[in-house]
Amino acid sequence: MLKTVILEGLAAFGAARLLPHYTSFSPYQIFFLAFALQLVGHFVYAVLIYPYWISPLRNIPGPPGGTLLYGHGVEEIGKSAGIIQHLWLKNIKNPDPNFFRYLGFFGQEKLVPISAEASRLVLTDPTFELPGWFREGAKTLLGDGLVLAEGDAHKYLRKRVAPAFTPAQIRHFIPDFWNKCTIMNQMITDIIKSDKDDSKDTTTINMLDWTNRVTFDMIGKTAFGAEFEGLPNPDKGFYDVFNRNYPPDGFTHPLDAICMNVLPIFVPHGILNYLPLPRYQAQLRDREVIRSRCIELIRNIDVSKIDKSEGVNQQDLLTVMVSGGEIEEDVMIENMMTFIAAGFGTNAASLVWALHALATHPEIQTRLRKEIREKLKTPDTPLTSSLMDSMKYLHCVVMENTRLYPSIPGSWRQAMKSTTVLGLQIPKDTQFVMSSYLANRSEKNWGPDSEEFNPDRWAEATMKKGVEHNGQFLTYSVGHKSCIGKEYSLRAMKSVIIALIGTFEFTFEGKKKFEMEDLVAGLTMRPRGGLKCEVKLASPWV
Ligand code: HEM
Repeated sequence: MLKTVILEGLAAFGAARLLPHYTSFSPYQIFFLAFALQLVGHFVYAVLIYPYWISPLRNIPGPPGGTLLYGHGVEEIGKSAGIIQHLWLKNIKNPDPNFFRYLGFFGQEKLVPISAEASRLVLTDPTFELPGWFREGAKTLLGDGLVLAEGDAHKYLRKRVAPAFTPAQIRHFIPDFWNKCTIMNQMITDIIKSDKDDSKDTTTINMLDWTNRVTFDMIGKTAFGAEFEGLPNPDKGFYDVFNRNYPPDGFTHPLDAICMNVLPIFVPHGILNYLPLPRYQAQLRDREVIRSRCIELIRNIDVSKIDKSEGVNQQDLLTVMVSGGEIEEDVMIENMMTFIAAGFGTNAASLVWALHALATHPEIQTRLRKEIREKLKTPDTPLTSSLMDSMKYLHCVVMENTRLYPSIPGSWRQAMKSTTVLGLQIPKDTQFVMSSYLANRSEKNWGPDSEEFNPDRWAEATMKKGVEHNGQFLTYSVGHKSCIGKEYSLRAMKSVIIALIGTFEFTFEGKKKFEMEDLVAGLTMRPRGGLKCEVKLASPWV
């Protein structure tokens, strides 16, 4: 574009100088005319010609509807990425087996992998990276850490961060997880006991509030060795910072909703952050609050007290990273921000879906409680990794929940150069929407009951090997950018479910299946307003 503009300028001045008898326009007028014509030409080509007549992707079927100028762009606004694509696929008459294509604003082509193989190939090929617009926008609160890193920077970071996420290290955190669960259980028990409403034998509790607070405190303890105090002090301090940036109802003020859901589509964050928009300015201030807290925690570590002997698991992720050396302080700060943001909202959302599934499938809840109580003899028994691993049905419930309700239902990729996937020519810059929601609910991947909550499909005897890596199950993604916190996440969620289902009985009187409009727009799939469950103490443990 810049080259063409320079050429236009030179041509305009040349024409006015060399051919003065043929034009009465000044060089500036010729230049602006040429520039305007170029813009119109570019627009007509990009929006009306290329996607329909020239693109190698033009024959791939896509969802019906959309408009000439905006494609399906307007329908996407304010919706969780990944979910709407799953709904669209149902309306495509003769879909290609591997991809469907749709257009976004002004002719932008987007591909959605359908088959497990297509998903796996895109996710495991470093040609496809997170798009720049996403990396720029997400780093404010997510931290400019491992999640957003690509290429060599990613390889370098992943290698240095990996020791903090070994299975042995994560098993070491179970007492900390359990401790937070015990505090949560006591607080919920107190609420139930102090409920004076005699008209029903249950207490209505918004469980998203509790799953958020408990997972927040877990990440504080296990990532930093710190007390984040989400459970005892949710209204002040650190928890509040996250609560106002990931509000349970989404951004309800129209200006905030426009700022978060619409403007980023057209205006880069690098510019938005400098505009006097209260939502963006608040986000920047909160970023500083989170950063300062991370700096304080990092500088508080007494390196001389770290036991660096081989095989010794540290008390928290930060100490593991510090003891490994070689990571500059700023990189460490951004990564610790990443661990907080990536590591608690995802787990909290997933847990709330698990409670919904269990509350609406009482027979599964009862079977799970039976297993928990058989293995953990009393609620005061310390939870260990071997006890947790002995709960086979719990594992099935957790896996089935993360399959049906992946808390990150979609993510993005962009082709950094022209390439081919499964014989399809992919032009440079093509955008991909990777939908774990779609893959995880695909009938082809999971059979005719793919949309049902059926934990038994994960039973060791029947589960096909490899589903967690071959593109059929994408909750934690696959390949070099897959979730490094998967083991952490599964163990943390299991601890909370053991605590809650072991002690309480949950029912839910709202919808059995949530519609698109019941979900909060954003990266993490959450029910709007949280999940108000009916809770009571289950029959005595022993
Ligand atoms: C239910 C819980 C979780 C889900 C569904 C989840 C999902 C994901 C997904 C889908 C990705 C890949 C994103 C992409 O490439 O576009 C990812 C990456 C990542 N997750 Fe998780 N995650 C969860 C919990 C956690 C936890 C607990 C932590 C840390 C304590 C964590 C840390 C990370 C990090 C650091 C990455 C980037 C990995 C890399 O690029 O090398 N996640 N996660």
